[in-house]
Amino acid sequence: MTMLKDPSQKYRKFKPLHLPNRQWPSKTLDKVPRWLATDLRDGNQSLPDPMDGEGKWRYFQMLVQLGYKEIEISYPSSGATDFDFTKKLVSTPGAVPSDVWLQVLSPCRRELIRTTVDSLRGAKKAILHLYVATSPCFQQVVFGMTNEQQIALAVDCTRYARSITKDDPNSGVEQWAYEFSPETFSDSDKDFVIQICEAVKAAWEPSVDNPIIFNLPATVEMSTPNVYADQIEYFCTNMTEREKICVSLHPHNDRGCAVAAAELAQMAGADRVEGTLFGNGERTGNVDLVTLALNLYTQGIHPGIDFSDINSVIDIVETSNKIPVHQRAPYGGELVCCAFSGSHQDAIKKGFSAREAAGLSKTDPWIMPYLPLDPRDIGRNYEAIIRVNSQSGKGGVAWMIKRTLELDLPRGLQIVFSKIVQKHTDMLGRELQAAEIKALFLDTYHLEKNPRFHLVDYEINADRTTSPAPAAEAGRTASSRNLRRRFKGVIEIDGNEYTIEGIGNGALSSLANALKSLGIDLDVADYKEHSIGAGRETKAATYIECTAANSNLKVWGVGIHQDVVQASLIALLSAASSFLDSRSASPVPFRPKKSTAADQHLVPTAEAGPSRIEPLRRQVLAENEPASGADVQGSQVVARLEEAAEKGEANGHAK
Ligand SMILES: CC(=O)SCCNC(=O)CCNC(=O)[C@H](O)C(C)(C)COP(=O)(O)OP(=O)(O)OC[C@H]1O[C@@H](n2cnc3c(N)ncnc32)[C@H](O)[C@@H]1OP(=O)(O)O
Ligand SMILES: CC(C)C(=O)C(=O)O
Repeated sequence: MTMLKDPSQKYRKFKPLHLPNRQWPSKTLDKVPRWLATDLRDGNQSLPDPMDGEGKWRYFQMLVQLGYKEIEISYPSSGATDFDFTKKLVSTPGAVPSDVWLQVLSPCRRELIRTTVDSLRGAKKAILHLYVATSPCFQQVVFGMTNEQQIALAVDCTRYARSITKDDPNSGVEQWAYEFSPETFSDSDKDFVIQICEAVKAAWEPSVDNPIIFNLPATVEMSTPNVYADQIEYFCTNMTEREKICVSLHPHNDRGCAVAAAELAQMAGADRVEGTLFGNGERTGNVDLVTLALNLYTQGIHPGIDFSDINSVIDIVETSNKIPVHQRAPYGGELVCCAFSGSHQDAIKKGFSAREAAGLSKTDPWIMPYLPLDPRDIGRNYEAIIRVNSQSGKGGVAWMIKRTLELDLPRGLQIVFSKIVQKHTDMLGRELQAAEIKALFLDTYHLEKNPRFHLVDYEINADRTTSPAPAAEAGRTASSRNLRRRFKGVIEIDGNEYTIEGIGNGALSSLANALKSLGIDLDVADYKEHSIGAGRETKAATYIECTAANSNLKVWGVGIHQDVVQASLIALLSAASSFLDSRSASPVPFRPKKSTAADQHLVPTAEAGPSRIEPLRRQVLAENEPASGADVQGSQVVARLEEAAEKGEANGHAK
């Protein structure tokens, strides 16, 4: 089987209406239409397994809660399921709010119209909807009828419908409305449509207070949306007694343009739209009411429908239709509020930071790269916005850490940690979940447990013994020299305790100095801190970037503690631990360097190892030195994840 080389014989170009004076292109969409949800009729009739009564009941209640006031509930003459459901709905007290219209569909067949009307006995507000296809194709292929015969059928059925509904005081329904659909409208001759609708209107005799609904379907979408809009404008401007008519749209999505068609056709004068949630319906579906409503909302117009808990709506829609809502479905799809790619994440993160910095609230203007709708307005949280895979960059990773740990990583650390994350995503070939990234961070920077270093005890005092300041400090006062600090403490490394001492300008540099005595020679190159939380629960987060002496090796350390000094010491030990681990997948046991002139404060309190750390460190550095001084942390977590990947440990993710 092949596609035709020249399809022009088989498929004829759609002939658009000639409407040179069209007005709709200069109109804007600024009012909410009357919505009709036909999920329980057009949507339901297209399902492989149509809903049972219970399913319809649940779906109907959802539509009511969302705010729909006109709901097409059934095709009662189709059989017991729809007939019984309709009867149950109208006879159950309180099941239908008094401002909700129940719509039912019937073909132009007297006996079926009778059954349809009977099913509604007990309803407060009911719309009887009749249809007959008016296109040449249907006239010839399906009915074998002329225009005149079709008009006669439509008029006869409308008169009959009228006699058993609004003209019958015993119909059992408080208020009747009537809808007529020239099915296949968009493929019909426009003047014939006007003719048949005028005849139906005359037969029904609508009023301004109770207008007749002319529903103009694109039963099969056949052309571009502007052509449909022209057809609607033509109908609106050529029908008499426009004030007694509600013009309704019923677009299908065969060409994927149903939403556009519905929007342009409203600009062309339509008052009402029939569709379904997430566009379920015959073939490619009906127009999607969620998209239409939220398109209005993102233009600052409340659609009158409440999608503030869209996940619950999706749950019911999916359960009822047994068809999943596509992950890319506008607004509602699982992936639409979510960015994986680095530059998108970066822009979104900056957008949120700017919002936060400006102190903007939920109701302030939404100016956000890549996100047309604030996910919180439809009940989505911000956690799901950014997800991390191999296409992600530092912005996304930093966002995750901010969301999960409340840590504002400095730019340098973002760059380093995102490379670690990247290694994992590349290696695993999949997205990393927020919890995994959080665990990776905690582990990489030894935040839950530093496996190698433990500060057993320490004190930091002003150092009174320091000799006079060197030449560079000659200008300083005596009191500033007294700011020098002496660190004295006991540190446990790989299970062995060492007493160390060091002097520096502050707590951090005195500990760094003390560590030198163990052969751990780190210069603090960058330091950042911020608070986490507020009040009594406030903690300090400290980030330190260290350079290993005489090498390009750079390591980051992170410390979190209620006490800001302790946070910085922990951060330095976090860096020191990573420095020792270097790139080796399995940690090399620590052996302290024997005391030298520079190590005058080293006082081992436990058995010292047989070899010195310095040669070992040199060896590790020589083997692992990154050309550009790149970070080498996270290797052990990589090893563990590799193991997990081999075992095939999979991860699901929440919506
Ligand atoms: C565009 C739409 O979505 S229209 C709604 C479509 N929905 C449904 O069809 C769901 C419910 N339908 C049904 O249960 C059945 O089709 C019924 C009960 C309506 C009719 O069943 P049957 O009598 O067995 O007829 P069947 O379905 O085989 O064929 C349809 C018949 O109705 C005719 N028909 C089709 N549309 C209409 C109409 N709008 N008005 C009058 N007759 C029509 C067809 O020409 C055909 O007539 P024929 O038997 O003389 O050839
Ligand atoms: C009955 C009509 C309105 C219909 O469902 C259609 O044309 O798609």
